[in-house]
Amino acid sequence: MASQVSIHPAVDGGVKKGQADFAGGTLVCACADRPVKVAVNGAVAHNHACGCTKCWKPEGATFSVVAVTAHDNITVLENGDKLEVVDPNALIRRHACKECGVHMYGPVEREHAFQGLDFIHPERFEESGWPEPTFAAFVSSIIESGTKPSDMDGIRARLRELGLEPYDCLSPALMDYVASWVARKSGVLKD
Ligand SMILES: N[C@@H](CCC(=O)N[C@@H](CS)C(=O)NCC(=O)O)C(=O)O
Ligand SMILES: [Zn+2]
Ligand SMILES: [Zn+2]
Repeated sequence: MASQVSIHPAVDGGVKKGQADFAGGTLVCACADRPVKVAVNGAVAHNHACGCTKCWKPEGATFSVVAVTAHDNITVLENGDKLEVVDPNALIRRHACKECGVHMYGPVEREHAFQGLDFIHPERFEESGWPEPTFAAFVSSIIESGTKPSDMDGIRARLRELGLEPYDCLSPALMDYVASWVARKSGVLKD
């Protein structure tokens, strides 16, 4: 049976389709006083639910909702002094608000298939219309933050019910993209 646990407040009532022409907006943290504001001037892609322990989730959610945009699209507009990098050694350099904890943007600066992209949480947009999540990644990782292994079948059933196909790493398309990048770099893949 499908589980009743909260996947994420943005999808628990059903996944709401975004607008194909969504071209960015302003991300705002959760502070009532001096909120951090970050402009995203461009398209947002690959939105998905992520079950890993590192991505920021709102209170009560089991998954984060996270997408990417080109790093060149990102501009800190207000209160950037409140930002700190959560883990400087991680691939994704997540910039979080020190006061409320919301992750505002996370650039990949290292040589990697995702270099030049920033991870963002579209639910923090002031605007509506951002592209809807289309799959769930790192699903087994929710066990690492306290979900009982015996609840996993129900949670995967709920994700499928919402149209968010569950994967325990990234989606096959993204895994192929990353592997192709590695194979090109080593010379195994020539095209
Ligand atoms: N099982 C681990 C998985 C962490 C993980 O690999 N997260 C993915 C999805 S966000 C990733 O790409 N991490 C890179 C990073 O955190 O910099 C956890 O839950 O902490
Ligand atoms: Zn804040
Ligand atoms: Zn994650």
